[in-house]
Amino acid sequence: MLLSGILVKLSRLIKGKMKLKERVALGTFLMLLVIYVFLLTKNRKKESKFTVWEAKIVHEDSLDKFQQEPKAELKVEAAVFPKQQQKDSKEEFISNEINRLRLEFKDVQIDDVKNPFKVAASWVNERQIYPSEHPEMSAILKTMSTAKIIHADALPKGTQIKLLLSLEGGQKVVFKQKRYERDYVITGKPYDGYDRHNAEIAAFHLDRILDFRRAPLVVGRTINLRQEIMPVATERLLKTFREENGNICYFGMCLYCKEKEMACADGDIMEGAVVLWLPDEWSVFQKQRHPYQRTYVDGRYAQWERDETYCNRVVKKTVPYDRGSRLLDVTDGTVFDYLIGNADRHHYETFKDHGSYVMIIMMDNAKSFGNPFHHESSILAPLRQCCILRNSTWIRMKQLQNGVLTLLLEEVMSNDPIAPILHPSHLNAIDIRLTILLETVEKCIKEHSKEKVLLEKWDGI
Ligand SMILES: Nc1ncnc2c1ncn2[C@@H]1O[C@H](COP(=O)(O)OP(=O)(O)OP(=O)(O)O)[C@@H](O)[C@H]1O
Ligand SMILES: [Mn+2]
Repeated sequence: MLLSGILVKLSRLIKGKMKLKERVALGTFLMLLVIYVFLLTKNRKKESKFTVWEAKIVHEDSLDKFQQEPKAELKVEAAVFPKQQQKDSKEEFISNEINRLRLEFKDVQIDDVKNPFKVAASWVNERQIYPSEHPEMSAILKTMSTAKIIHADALPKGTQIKLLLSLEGGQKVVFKQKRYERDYVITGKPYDGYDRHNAEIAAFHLDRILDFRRAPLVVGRTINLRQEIMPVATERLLKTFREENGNICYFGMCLYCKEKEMACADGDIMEGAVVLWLPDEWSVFQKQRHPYQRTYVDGRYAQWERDETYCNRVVKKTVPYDRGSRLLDVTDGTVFDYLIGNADRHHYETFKDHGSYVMIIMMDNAKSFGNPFHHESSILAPLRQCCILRNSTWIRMKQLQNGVLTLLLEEVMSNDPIAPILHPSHLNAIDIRLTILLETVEKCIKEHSKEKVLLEKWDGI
């Protein structure tokens, strides 16, 4: 209607039949039409700018690889193919991480790496047990898992049964033996049960995936106790050996080591995890009480359990948590321990006399993966109360959400000599726990701002 009216008017204008009044009205109308079309296209442009900005934020939060790409390119691509782009980056991230972390025990020749234990020893420094890129890892773990055992002793440190073995060449390893089947669920208090050998293995791989690099190297190993241990065992260890129903058992030497609670092999074959002993020059530790230590007494609560302001009031004002890397190591440790379900970080160790920048070593992760149906919220307390986290850890957590973490974990553990390492219910638990961790940090950000929560460096309050 409007269009035909305009056409009639235009033809009259051309034929010169239009009055002056009509000419003015038509001119005004056409001018308004031009202004309207101009404004419309301008708004469209604004809208598409917003879409680009939104897409960029999503990427910044999810994949830091993206941040390294030229921003201009990202803007265009993200606006045109936001979904596809995200998918591609996620797939690229996964395949890069698999390349970085994958272990090949079958194909690797031990000789490929000249002296694997020397390589492992050279890796250690005050902030890492191994580097981010570690192609020699397969050869090192394979050697740990297969090298001849030349000496075996009880390791009297700690509360749990474990052996200290020397491998050919003199390298020491701790052997933590199997006590439970993979589907056994530990109930009761969060720190109940014996050590879980498979948990020690899974925790090590999680440490690699998170790129913390603070856990000693661990691999599965089956040992013929009669042939490989008994002939080279010390007197004091051998004294704890018994035979029960055709199975070889031992109870070792430790605080809770009792004859009534022996660890028994399947016949002569004992499955376990071997943990690489740290090099001598890095084996003088400073052992410290964890600021979030439990009382281990029923009905008695620690300060942090009674007071949500404990971190701000006490921890953040106490050396060495008042500034520097230590408190960020504590909250990194919270992320790690919550994922693995470890509520037993009563003490921690650092390298003695290596400055205040030394890391918290994530040693002893065997009291984890006890109950996949329970997510122990008390483990979150340091993160919840201190509300600070390394920005790099946050970025990594975001990269690993939506099943990426468990996909990688399953993949990298699949070649361990005693795979499968974790029952699927534990992988499921990790996915749930990662979501809860992300929510915990998000809550902190909402309350205190991103700048105050996500840090590169903690300068104190
Ligand atoms: N790979 C290693 N390299 C060097 N020292 C180690 C290693 N593993 C264990 N240790 C030493 O042995 C101690 C006891 O080991 P671990 O913590 O694994 O035993 P535990 O019985 O679980 O102890 P706890 O009962 O206190 O938890 C450690 O605190 C550490 O000093
Ligand atoms: Mn322990």
